[in-house]
Amino acid sequence: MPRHARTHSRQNRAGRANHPANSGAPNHAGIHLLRDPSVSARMVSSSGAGPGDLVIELGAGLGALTAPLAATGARVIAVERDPRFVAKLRRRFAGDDGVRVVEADARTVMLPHRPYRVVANIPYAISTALLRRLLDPETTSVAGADLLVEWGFAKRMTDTHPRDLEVAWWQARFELGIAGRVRPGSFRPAPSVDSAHLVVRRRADVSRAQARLARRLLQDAYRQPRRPARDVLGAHVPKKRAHRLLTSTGIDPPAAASSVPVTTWLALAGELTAT
Ligand SMILES: C[S@@+](CC[C@H](N)C(=O)[O-])C[C@H]1O[C@@H](n2cnc3c(N)ncnc32)[C@H](O)[C@@H]1O
Repeated sequence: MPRHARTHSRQNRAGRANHPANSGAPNHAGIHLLRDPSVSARMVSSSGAGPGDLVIELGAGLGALTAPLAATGARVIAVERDPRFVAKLRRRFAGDDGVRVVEADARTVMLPHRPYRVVANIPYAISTALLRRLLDPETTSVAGADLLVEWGFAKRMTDTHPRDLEVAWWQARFELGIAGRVRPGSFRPAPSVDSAHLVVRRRADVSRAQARLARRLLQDAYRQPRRPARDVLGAHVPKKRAHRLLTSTGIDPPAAASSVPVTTWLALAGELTAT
């Protein structure tokens, strides 16, 4: 056998042996399989999935979340990119009409047009890309998501004064909260940091007009964070009304725009667009 071919086949054998689909051995691809059934149970219960619901699971692995999701009676589409996991998932759920296993990349897979929920233990490296996809109100019908993400990432997503306008905008359209902290020992192999159960729910009561105005207010506030809040709001309503509205929400009108929480901008947009 040529030298390069021998090396290659040794690498392939090693790759197969190390793959968590086969051995559960440590890996460096962000594949931390859930081993604590109480975490899966909490996520599934929090999602509210039940008969008649459509649930998309992203990065299904060996099915630690797929199985309890299917047990709720919901229709589950389990998306998994790795063909070795896909083969195992297809064998495991062969007799279950409620589960469809799709081999695809979660970042590009077609998402349904009708309302659906997402439940996922996703690789940390693609958390932002997935949220960007799921929470873009123009392209998604997602009703809510229960995600396991890195603890620090969850803190940034739920900060009342997020650093990025994009996160502020997500918060205006969706409620984002942390349901619990998940220790490394709940996964195999254990990651080096804590994780969080991030809960995302669409704000059903936000009208299009309110969302549009909230977006403009947030854009202005993030572009000019030191500008007085009364001036940011005053660009849309007479100054006196801006002053009154801010005072009624507990904001000192000359305060910097950056000191106003996202939910207050949203409420102000609601006041101004209410019919
Ligand atoms: C953290 S593991 C979780 C597996 C399983 N959900 C669990 O909780 O045990 C992440 C899974 O996502 C898969 N994955 C990684 N990147 C992906 C992508 N871009 N699209 C779909 N699946 C992906 C990995 O192969 C792996 O199975």
